[in-house]
Amino acid sequence: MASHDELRVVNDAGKLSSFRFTDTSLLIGRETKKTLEVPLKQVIWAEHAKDTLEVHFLARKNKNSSLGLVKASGRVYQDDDPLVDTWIVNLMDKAYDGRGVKQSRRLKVLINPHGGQGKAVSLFRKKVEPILLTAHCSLDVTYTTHSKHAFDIAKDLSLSDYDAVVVVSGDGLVHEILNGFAEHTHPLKALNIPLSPVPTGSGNGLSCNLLGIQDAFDVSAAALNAIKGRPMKTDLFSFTQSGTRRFSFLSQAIGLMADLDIGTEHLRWMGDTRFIVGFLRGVVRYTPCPVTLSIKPVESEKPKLIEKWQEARAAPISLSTDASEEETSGGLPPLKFDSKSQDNDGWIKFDKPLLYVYAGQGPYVGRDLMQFPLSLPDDGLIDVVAQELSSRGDMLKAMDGAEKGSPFWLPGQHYYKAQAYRITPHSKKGCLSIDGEAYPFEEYQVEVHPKLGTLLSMHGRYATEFKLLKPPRQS
Ligand SMILES: Nc1ncnc2c1ncn2[C@@H]1O[C@H](COP(=O)(O)OP(=O)(O)OP(=O)(O)O)[C@@H](O)[C@H]1O
Repeated sequence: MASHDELRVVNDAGKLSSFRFTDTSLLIGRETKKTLEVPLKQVIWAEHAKDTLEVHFLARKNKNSSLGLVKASGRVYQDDDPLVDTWIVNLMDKAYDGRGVKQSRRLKVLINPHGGQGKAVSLFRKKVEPILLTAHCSLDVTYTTHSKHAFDIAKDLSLSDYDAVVVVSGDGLVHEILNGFAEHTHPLKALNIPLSPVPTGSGNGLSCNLLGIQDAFDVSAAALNAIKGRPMKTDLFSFTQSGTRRFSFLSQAIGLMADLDIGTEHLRWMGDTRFIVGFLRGVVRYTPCPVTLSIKPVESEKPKLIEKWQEARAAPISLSTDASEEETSGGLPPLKFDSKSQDNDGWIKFDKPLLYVYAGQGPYVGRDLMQFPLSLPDDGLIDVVAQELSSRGDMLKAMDGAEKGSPFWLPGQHYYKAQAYRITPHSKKGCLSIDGEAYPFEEYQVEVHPKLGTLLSMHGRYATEFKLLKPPRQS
């Protein structure tokens, strides 16, 4: 007789297997093969129909492959049949409640058929939808038909109908949804609904940050995040331009780093390779970025920044709890530093010629560039990178190891943690990219709102570590 936490099952080929689980893994013992160990966080459903047990999970064929949906099943050994239903309840409790996650989430799904290389619809239908349905999630799917469609849907979303919004697109659609939420009649409640991206755009910075670099473009890993991710609070940024306030969640770029994004829209067919092509073109042109940068910094010395980041990363991960009715009942936080405010205390001006200014949060802005290696999702600060107009050689050197954050150590790269900053252009022509979307090349100001947004995360923090904690040796 098997123990209470073990079921014996006979598969179609007549081979006997055993199913059991620990606090962290499902273990499938097979007659002639090695025991299969699946992390419980990857178990998405189990059921018992007639005398058959089915367990569904995501697994990798080998350690470098992407996740795939797997069903392990078989006829339950007669003696064990009375145990099956309790066994399933216990497994599902551990796989879901054990993570503080409820089963069968109600998901609003927004799909941009035109993002990136135009594969969102087929990837959703072939890979994402089967996983979400296997996990018994209820899906309310909308294919966006035009720009600002997602904004309109988010603005009027019936909040109590959904546990999360799944965004099958690049960063651009996330930007629209957050701005729609900000204009919702209950903005704080709306911004408390977690977003879960599925990477099918050309810029998928948010997916890189949440899923980690190995899984950044794995839509199955993204589906798992929608099912099993936990709400993680994230800072959002007010972006104010010509008296209009919008919200940014990822980045604001001006100068070379904006040109390489906005200026390469026609190369969309290349996927994210277009950003590398744009970067090289920018280095060849080497056009100065004609702006004044003013910042309200809290820290700018690299060793101190690293020390604080290490302390924060070493702290236990705090799980976000459900926000109370009171916490989400008000309106948006007021602006502290609008451009007319007289608060000049602690502001500094960056006074060297600039090649670009890149500010934002989340280590990755794309899979090839860890631009903000010291970013934390909810430190209430924005990471501001000011790149001096140093030399083409330096910029080319920055490409080597850019995906690991090596540009952080470039001599001409200044890194600030700030509460706010302002950009004043001195020419009429140029590109400004907010979360990858084009905005007018005009004066703007950005300030941080701690923990205003909500994302789903399997890790409770950004997934990838910054490991280059010392400057590389000069050759
Ligand atoms: N059906 C549609 N037709 C055209 N544009 C759309 C449609 N749906 C959404 N958009 C626009 O697509 C842009 C966002 O695209 P998305 O987030 O999927 O990709 P991205 O990686 O940001 O950029 P890219 O579009 O370069 O792939 C937004 O500007 C949004 O308004």
